[in-house]
Formats: sequence, C-alpha cells, structure tokens
Amino acid sequence: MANASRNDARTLFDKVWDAHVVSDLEGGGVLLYIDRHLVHEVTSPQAFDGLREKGRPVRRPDLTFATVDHNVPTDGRAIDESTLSGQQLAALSRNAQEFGIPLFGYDDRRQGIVHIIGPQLGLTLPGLTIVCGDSHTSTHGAFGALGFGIGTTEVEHVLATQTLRAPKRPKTLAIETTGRLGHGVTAKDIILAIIRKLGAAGATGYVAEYRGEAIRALSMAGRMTICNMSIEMGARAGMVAPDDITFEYIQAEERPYAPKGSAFEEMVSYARQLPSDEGATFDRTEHLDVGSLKPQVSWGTTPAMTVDIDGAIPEPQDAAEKRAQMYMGLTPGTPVGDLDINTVFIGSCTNARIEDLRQAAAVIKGRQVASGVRAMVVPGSAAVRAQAEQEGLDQVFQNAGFEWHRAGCSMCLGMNGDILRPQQRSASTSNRPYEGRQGPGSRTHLVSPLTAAATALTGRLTDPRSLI
Ligand SMILES: CC(C)[C@H](C(=O)O)[C@@H](O)C(=O)O
Ligand code: SF4
Repeated sequence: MANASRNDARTLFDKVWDAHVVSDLEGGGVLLYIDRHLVHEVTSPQAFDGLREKGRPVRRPDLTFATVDHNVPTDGRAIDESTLSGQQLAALSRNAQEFGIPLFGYDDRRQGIVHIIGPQLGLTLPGLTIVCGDSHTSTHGAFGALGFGIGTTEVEHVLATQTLRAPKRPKTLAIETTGRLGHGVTAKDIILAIIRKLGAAGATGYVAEYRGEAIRALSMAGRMTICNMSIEMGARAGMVAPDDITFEYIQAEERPYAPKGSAFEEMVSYARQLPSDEGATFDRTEHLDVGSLKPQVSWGTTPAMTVDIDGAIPEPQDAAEKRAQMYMGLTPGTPVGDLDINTVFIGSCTNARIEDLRQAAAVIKGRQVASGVRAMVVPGSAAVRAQAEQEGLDQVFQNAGFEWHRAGCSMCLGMNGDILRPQQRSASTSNRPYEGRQGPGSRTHLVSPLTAAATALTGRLTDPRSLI
C-alpha cells in the first residue's frame, strides 16, 4: 500500500496536465483542453485571418478575452492608424467584434498588459490551463495554473477548437527555496538569482515549480514576478502551489470574473488537492537559499548575465559574454554602482502591479530624481493606475520628477515608440535586456522596483538598502 501510494504521488504540474488531456495524438503527444485563451493585438491578426479564410467561428468566445497592450501609446499621444502599431490595434477591434470576443480596449478600465489583467479580473485560477500568444503567459502559473505561451498558428487552433496540440510532455523541475528575504530584497531578485544560476537556457524543456519557505512567504504579486520570468531560463511554464494567499487574492471584491459564493468554495476545495503530493518525484531539483541574497542587476544581454548590486562587471567567460560587454559598453572590473543611467523604467508584466508601485514610491517619497535622468512609471493596467492615483502615488512620483503614464507594455519592448536613444542606458523593471529591445542600440539593466527607484534618485545603479 505504501508503495502504491508513493507511485501514485503526482506533482502540481502532473495533476493540471493530466486533468486536461482530451486524447492522445497520433505520432505522440496529446490534445490538451484550454480553459482560458488570452489574446493581444500583436500575435492574433493572422490567426483571425486564418479563421476567416476557412469560414470557422471562435469555438468558445466566452473563454477568450482580448486586450490591447504592446502598441498602445502611454504618454497621451493619439493612436496613429497609418503605423503598424495603429493597424494592429484597429485589427483587434474589428476581429473582436466580428468573432464576438470581449475586448478590453484602449479606453476600457479593464485594459492593461495581458498578464496583469488576467489575474486582476479573476480570469486566472488554480488548476486552469491558460494560453496566450505571448511568452510571458508563464506569469499565470503563480496561481497553480498551467500557463504558457503559444505561437500564432496555435492561437488559430485554440480559437477554432479550444484545444492545443501538445507534442511533448514537459519534464518537471523543482526549485526549492530556503531562507527569508532580507530588507530591500524582493521576488525580482530571487528570480534573477535563479536565472543567473541556471542559465538563459537552463530550464529548457521543463515546467518549473517554485517551492519552499521563501516562495510561501511571497504575496501573489511576488509569485507572479517569479513565474513571469520562468521563460527567461527557457522553462515552458512556472508554477506555485495555491494556498490561502492565492485564495485571498482571488476573493478580493474587485475581480468580476472570479467565482463567488459556492462556486468559490468549490474552486478552493479543488485547488487544495493540487499541490504536489508528498513523495512526488521531479525530473530535476535545484536549490536556492535567499537568506543572504542581495539586490540583483543584469549587466549583459540575457537575464542570466547578472551580478549582485555591489558586484562588478565580470571577466567575459565566452564569446557571448564578450559581445554582450561590447554592446553594453562595459569593461570588466567596473563596479556596477559606477554605471550612469539615462532612463529608469518602472513597468512591464514583471513589475508593474500596485505592490511594485507602492514599493518604488516608498523609496522616492519626498526625494528628487537626479538631474538629467528620465524616470517613468507605466502602470501594468488601467486599474493599477486608478488604484495608484487613489492612493496618491501618482503625486509622489510626479513630485519627485517621474513621468506618470497610461497602462501598456511601453518601454519593455518599445513597440509603441517609448524607446531609448542609441547607447542610452536604462535601469528597467522588465524581463529582457536583449540587444535593441528598448530601441536600437539601447542598453538595459534589469532590476527590482526598489533598485529602479533608488537608481532614479542617484543616476547610478544603486543599492536600495542604502535608502530605505
Ligand atoms: C510580442 C510578443 C510575441 C512577445 C512575447 O511573446 O513575449 C512580447 O510580449 C515580449 O515580451 O517580447
Ligand atoms: S510587458 Fe513586456 S514582457 Fe510583458 S507582455 Fe508586454 S512586451 Fe512582453
């Protein structure tokens, strides 16, 4: 009996995956049922065109939700329909209307970055499969959902069938954390440290489950920050087992799509079965003690090229690191704290929730942005923006010299025209410091909202622990 129960032990991932298998595919793999399909304007136009050509409707418009995020202007500029950005926005409006899908458009108070609004509206729930034509769909795993990005061809398949062909079952990776975060060190620093340790492709083929006391102690915002960046080490998805913190978040009054009353109770009792069973085996296990963790900052062109905030640019270990240092304009041995920053960007689906804005505001309150530094806050959703304004955070930021923007992806990838000039250096709360991502020639350093705020005040990459 003991043996039998040990063999039956399953991980969180196994349970969610197994519960969604519709059938086996010929030649291997399975057909997976999809509970939520989130759609944005960049990866959906060809998918809708495909449906139109074949004369197919959207199978479950009630499980499909669209928003505009990547291309929306955040600085008050009008949408210009002569640009590719404007055309993608217009196409999504037309497609949503034609196919009967709810769209949280530019002026809707539910609008925002797709991975911020799913949880916020109560669409993201434990045990669901959630897909979107966007790699950071891993964010939703913070709820014990299986969320992952899909390509545009798959977007069309999910629109048409509400299922996804999954040729390969991912392997499982346990990331065991111990210790308690020190003052001024955050979830962003945990995930940067994990990626630094495992490498930018270190979790390819795996679904990561973040476990242990350091994860259990995090708010949902922190857990989302961590799951969000799972893809930055190649993981197919990241997950955290649901617990009371999860249920409290879902129960908050302002989540229109969350289950209520007995439906909520049912959801909770289902979710309580989901955590990995004792004795469940993972294909691989990694460990991180966060007790001595310092704020992290990326120096290179992948999130794995990261050091402690009080560290220095390392000697390049390979051609990729050498190239990254050339691109970033860095010499080995330079203390990170000596690097001058032109722009501070607080935003993105990694770190633009109300908790992130509150943390940053607490650092800058009553202080001033260093002269010559452009500092901007781009809330992750219209609702985050409204909440921040209700709390007076917009005033705190603006009094300090920050720009206060509308919600969207903005300078995370610069599709909407919010970009750096060539060779300008940013401290950014986003998730990818790739070449050219924040504009041609842009140099991005990934940091937490606390570190971004401290950096805005000094104009140099700054340890927030010196200011709080
Ligand atoms: C535009 C979209 C396909 C892309 C992604 O998939 O991640 C973007 O959101 C990003 O962060 O680079
Ligand atoms: S905020 Fe950045 S990472 Fe997130 S969806 Fe938008 S572009 Fe992608």
